[in-house]
Amino acid sequence: MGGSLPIIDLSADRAAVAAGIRAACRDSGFFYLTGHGVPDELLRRLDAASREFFALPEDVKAEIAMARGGRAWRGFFPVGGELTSGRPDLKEGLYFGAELPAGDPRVVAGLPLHGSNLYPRQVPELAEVVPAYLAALTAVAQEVMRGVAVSLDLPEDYFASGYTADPTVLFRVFHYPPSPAGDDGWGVGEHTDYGLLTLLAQDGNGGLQVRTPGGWIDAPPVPGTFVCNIGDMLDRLTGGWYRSTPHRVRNVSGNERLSFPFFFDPDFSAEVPPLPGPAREGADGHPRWDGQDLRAFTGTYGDYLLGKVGKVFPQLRGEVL
Ligand SMILES: O=C(O)CCC(=O)C(=O)O
Ligand SMILES: [Fe+2]
Repeated sequence: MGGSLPIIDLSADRAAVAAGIRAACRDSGFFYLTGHGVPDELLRRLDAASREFFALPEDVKAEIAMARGGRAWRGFFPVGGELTSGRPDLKEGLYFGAELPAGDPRVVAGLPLHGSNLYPRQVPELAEVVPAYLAALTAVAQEVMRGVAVSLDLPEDYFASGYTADPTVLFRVFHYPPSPAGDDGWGVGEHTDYGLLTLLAQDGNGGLQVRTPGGWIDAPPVPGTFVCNIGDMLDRLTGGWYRSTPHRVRNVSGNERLSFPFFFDPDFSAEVPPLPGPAREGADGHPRWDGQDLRAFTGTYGDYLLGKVGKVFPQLRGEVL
């Protein structure tokens, strides 16, 4: 496995950022992001608090089990509790999202994935650091989307005014236990992400792999950067000119691994028809990795997302969908 992914400096001028994004998205759909301004200290606190949580006994972690989060789909899931492509992943995790008060009309209406977060009382630091992290990463993602807009010859606030005025923000903390000797290290099976952008922080162990046109390559941790990749909605919006790229996790480090994927997605109620403009004319229309034809999808981003998460958590499906 070889190859390497480009590094884009978000603090460079917009035209340079856009050119970097265009090249990366036309190539593998993955890049490293530097110059993002998120303090190391915030990540360090998030990492430490997360490790503290996962080291707790199972029954204590289960006090905030996802089933207790109801329709908001927040909280803890145990090892084997999440499937990719029908196979249980060797990971446990915490799910967070935008914090909505009980009186929010969407919560009152029982809209799935909307509500409040579940935090462990044993690690109060998480309730401090997660909201700060969500706010910081939302700002970074909006900035990356300005670069994406310019890369597609659109006005820089094209997405902010239409698609991400009230973005769907999902944040997960994953803990991958060491895989048994001789095992293939299956952490997360091959998949694409659902929304617009993913910003991933990972610890020093590596394990993320990306399926590029030339084959699988590693996306090892690069200190001070996030791994950024585009999701199905940018693929859909650009008619496949930008492709959401399959990736997976193989934790063969022999260590426990922590990762922090932050998903920045369109407004739940936004429709995502193909974009105007010249960008789409170069779309080659070659089939997607899983045979799904995103161009055939109609509906809101919420419809798309709920269809996906119901497959990942079959045991919760009946409860929230
Ligand atoms: O844990 C990782 O490094 C990546 C996880 C991932 O691809 C995902 O959650 O969509
Ligand atoms: Fe992913």
